[in-house]
Amino acid sequence: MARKDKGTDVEDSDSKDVTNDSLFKDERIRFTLGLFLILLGFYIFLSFLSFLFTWKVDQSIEWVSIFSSTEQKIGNWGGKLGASLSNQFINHWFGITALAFPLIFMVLGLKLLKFIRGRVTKFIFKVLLGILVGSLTLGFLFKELGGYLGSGLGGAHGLFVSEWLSTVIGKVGAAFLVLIALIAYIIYVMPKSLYHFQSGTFFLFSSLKNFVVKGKQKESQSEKHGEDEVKQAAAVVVPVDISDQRIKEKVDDFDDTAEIDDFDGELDLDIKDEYDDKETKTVTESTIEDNFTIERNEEKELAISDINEQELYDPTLELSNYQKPLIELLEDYKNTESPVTNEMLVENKNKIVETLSHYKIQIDKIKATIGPTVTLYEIVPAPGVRISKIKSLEDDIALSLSALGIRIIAPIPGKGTIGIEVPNQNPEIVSMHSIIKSQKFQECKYDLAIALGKTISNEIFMLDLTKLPHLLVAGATGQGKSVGLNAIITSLLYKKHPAEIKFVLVDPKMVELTLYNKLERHFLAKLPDSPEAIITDTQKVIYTLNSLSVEMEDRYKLLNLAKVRTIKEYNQKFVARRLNPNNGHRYLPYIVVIIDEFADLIMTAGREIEMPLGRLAQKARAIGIHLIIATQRPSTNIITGVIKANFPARIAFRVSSMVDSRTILDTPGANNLIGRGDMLVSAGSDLVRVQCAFVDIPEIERITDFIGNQPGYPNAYELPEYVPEGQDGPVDVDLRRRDELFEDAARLVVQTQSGSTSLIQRKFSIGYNRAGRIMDQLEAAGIVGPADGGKPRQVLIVDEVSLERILNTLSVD
Ligand SMILES: Nc1ncnc2c1ncn2[C@@H]1O[C@H](COP(=O)(O)OP(=O)(O)OP(=O)(O)O)[C@@H](O)[C@H]1O
Repeated sequence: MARKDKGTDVEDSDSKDVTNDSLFKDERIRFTLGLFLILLGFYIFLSFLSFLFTWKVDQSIEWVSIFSSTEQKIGNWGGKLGASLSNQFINHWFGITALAFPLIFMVLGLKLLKFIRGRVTKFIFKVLLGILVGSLTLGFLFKELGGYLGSGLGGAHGLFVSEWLSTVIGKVGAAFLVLIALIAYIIYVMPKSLYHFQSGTFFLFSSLKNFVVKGKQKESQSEKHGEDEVKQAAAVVVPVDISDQRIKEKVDDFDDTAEIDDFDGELDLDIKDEYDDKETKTVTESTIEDNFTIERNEEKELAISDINEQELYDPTLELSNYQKPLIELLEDYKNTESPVTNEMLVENKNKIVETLSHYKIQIDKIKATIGPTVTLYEIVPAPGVRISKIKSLEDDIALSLSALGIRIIAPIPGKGTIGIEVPNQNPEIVSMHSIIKSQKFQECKYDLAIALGKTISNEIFMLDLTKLPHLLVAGATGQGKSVGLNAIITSLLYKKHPAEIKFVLVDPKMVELTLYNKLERHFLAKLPDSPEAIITDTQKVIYTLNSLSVEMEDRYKLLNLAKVRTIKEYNQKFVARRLNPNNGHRYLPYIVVIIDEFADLIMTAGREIEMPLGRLAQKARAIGIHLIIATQRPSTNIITGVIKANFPARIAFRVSSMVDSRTILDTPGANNLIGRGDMLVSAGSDLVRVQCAFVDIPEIERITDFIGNQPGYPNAYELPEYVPEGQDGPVDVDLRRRDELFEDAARLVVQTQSGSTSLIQRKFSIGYNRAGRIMDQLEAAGIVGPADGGKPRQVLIVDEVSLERILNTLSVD
């Protein structure tokens, strides 16, 4: 306690402390009292338990004279005292919830015996509150229950309070109040349950909303039915000029989307708070010696309410109810100790000064900046001292500080100072929770924001994947690569809607990325007809990379058609309804390809992997395909010239040799990292040391469950079919094995006179590839003409009568 003045307050509380201390410092007293409390707890518990069976027998007891009379027969296992206590606590007070009461004595006893460390007051408070809320709930639900235990399961307290509430606010009001009290108590005791309640409520409301939307749609559909018939008749009699965009936009179902969009707009409230304070960092600087200052930076967090209430970004029609993962799904790893003490800082500083003075290097000033895992000592050398001289002493300084992972930066880019990074005694865990919760992340407007962790000055380090545009991740085994990949995926999942991004996940080891299987119908892309969304087989990887090349070419064609240069401009135009889906246009999600254990692939398939990968890496930037490859073998035969040339952004976790560090980063340094997520990030001209954000497997499981349990698309995002060389040529269509939607599709095409694959895709909610196959069958049946780039095909049949004749002939065959 701080002693501010000599007032009696201070003396009193001090003397109290002394009494308490001396009483409980005596081991004999602690032990005896501890044991006594534990046994007392057991005794009360057994008495209460026995009351559940013996209460009837003991009902005849004269409670007033119970202790004086010798004649009364007692059924309770705890004798007269037990019977009396049980009657008071269970019958007169709290019902069966009183059984939790003895826990308090046991915990206090265990604390005195030092089996429990830390404070127990919060626990006791929770138990007492639980007894009250439990008794009220049971009293409300079960009433007297035929006089069981005297006053029912909730005891006289539960019964009385619930009845009183019912008379004051009615039965319904009382039910709501009891429910709220129960939920509030559960959330208080188990904060993680909040997200179950939130998702439960969310699903309840969204189902309700869907129900209402469907009702509305049905109504409007029956109204529109008549209109549609007129439209269709017009289409048959007077073939629609499909080059006229205005008419087509009326014919296709864009109007339906507008209706549901409007409905959404009414329901979703924009309740995001404005932040008064735009500062994202708090910096405290203290000077503890004349020429030695210490800087501690803390990233500002947003209040939970600010984050969860954010409106959904660009909700799409199909998954307009999708909810991004909640922040509570992530663990908030609390760091209790300071990463490095002031004494240690001064000690290290003295050692640095001393070592340098041995070499006659004088120092003007030193500043220590404490990061989560390392502290940067920034040295301003005295005038005339050459920086190269200090650099050459790297090994000596490292030896004198006898710490693993000393890295010397001479000079610090952009400054005339020298940096020495020394690992902290108690490295902090940078939780993904703290990153996602930060104002910087929440307000970040990058197109593909990946949050990697915190820099040495505790700043959140984020990159925009679209700018990199690809990323190479390397590091020896067990140094944090997988956690790093998970952090990247997590940050994208917390920012993006399933309509905006798709992942292609390649995991030859079949362990790390399989967790994301549950996201198949929301966030994953895969080859058509492939059973698994996570790719583990080398041959499939080759197919997938080639299929991505086809997707890339398709996207380039679409961009050309739309006369734009980037996916962003393209999507903006599409969202503004300036690109017609009947011309093959579609909203283009970003595709992020993540390849774990790249070395295994290169070793088994070599150029077959390297070629399509190189091609993708060179060209895919503008059309939104981004590659992230990870390897634990950073040798030159894995990270080849082609790879290096196309992956300018690189992350190095700790590696075992300077050669490996050079292979990844073109510079030493990664060999001096300390592991466990300590990394060097090279993006552009900078090399930044970052402590990677930590996200554990259970957290990923919670996130994937949360997303996977929400309604998704019917299938994963389908990549184009890839036909290996030598197997291509004219597509052989067997009209005896027609798609079951063939006839419906034929009618649609003839009625609308539009040979558009995407029209079929949308009308029947099927994948692009299946729609493409149906179109090939329609071509083989002579209903539409051959493919003509991205444009719709010519429809060769002008009326339904002729079509029905063709369909009849086909079904006879
Ligand atoms: N950012 C981090 N913060 C704290 N601890 C970490 C961090 N990253 C990794 N670790 C610790 O290191 C262990 C190994 O990390 P990880 O599984 O990511 O290594 P890896 O490089 O992928 O290994 P491998 O190549 O063998 O799969 C983790 O289980 C965790 O205990």
